[in-house]
Amino acid sequence: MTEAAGDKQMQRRALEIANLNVYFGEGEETFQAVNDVSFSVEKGGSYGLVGESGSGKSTVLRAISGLIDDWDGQISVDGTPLQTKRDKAFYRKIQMVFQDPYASLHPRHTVDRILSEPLKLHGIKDIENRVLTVLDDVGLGKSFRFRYPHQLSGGQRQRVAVARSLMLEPDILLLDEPTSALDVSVQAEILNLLSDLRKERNLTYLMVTHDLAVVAHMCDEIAVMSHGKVVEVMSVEQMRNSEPKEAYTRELLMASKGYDPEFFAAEDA
Ligand SMILES: Nc1ncnc2c1ncn2[C@@H]1O[C@H](COP(=O)(O)OP(=O)(O)OP(=O)(O)O)[C@@H](O)[C@H]1O
Repeated sequence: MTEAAGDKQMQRRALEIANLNVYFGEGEETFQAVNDVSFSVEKGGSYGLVGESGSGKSTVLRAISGLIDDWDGQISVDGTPLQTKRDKAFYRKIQMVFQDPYASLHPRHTVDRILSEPLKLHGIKDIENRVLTVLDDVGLGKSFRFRYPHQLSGGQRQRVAVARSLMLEPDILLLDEPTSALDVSVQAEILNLLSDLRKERNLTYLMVTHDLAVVAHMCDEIAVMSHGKVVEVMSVEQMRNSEPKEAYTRELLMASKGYDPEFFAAEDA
């Protein structure tokens, strides 16, 4: 590839992970949870990290978001390699939505305070207007502004968590099993909200899930993880057509609840 073509490719990548290793513990107790992981996410794309429990999916997201310091390799955002310490500008580009909205929202803070805080930290004015706009954007409306988390349903809490992630108008959302703590009946609502927001705001998603029906619905491409490594990268099209190369991916597909190629195809309808 010529240098110019290489540069162009880099410009299209919102996120590039190369040879990422992540460690927990020290000395003889060190455990390597992520081992030589590489993948990249196109601008405006939606990328899924899938794999069994403990395969290292969440650890990849946490290393990217700065919640884990002990990593090496390269993490580049918009072609710029990250330093170990994230600066304020980083959090205006990338935000994370956690699995459990019960744990991720402060129980004694109102929705207004939860949504205002990132703006205050970044010295952004026009707070009331932005809070009201984002409440509308996530389908809650202004009547929710002064409620506390315990006065909300699980789905409404996750809408608040999504709203908080949007306050700084980031380009990239890291989504860690954003629907798995929710009642099945509201999971689809939150996934549809996330799909709509991606289109409206031209967001890039990196989503962790163990649910292949979710990636079939939400993602363009997936990386399959096992024991801290990426064992296969494939398009969702290939997954739907049941064309995995690796035995592990085949097993994962077969084990996935409700696995049926027609079911995946129907998700798109
Ligand atoms: N803070 C920690 N200290 C030590 N080990 C950890 C820590 N967090 C995660 N691990 C280990 O790292 C490995 C990967 O965990 P991770 O949470 O990334 O897996 P996962 O694929 O996201 O699984 P799940 O779907 O169950 O969340 C696991 O073996 C886990 O026990």
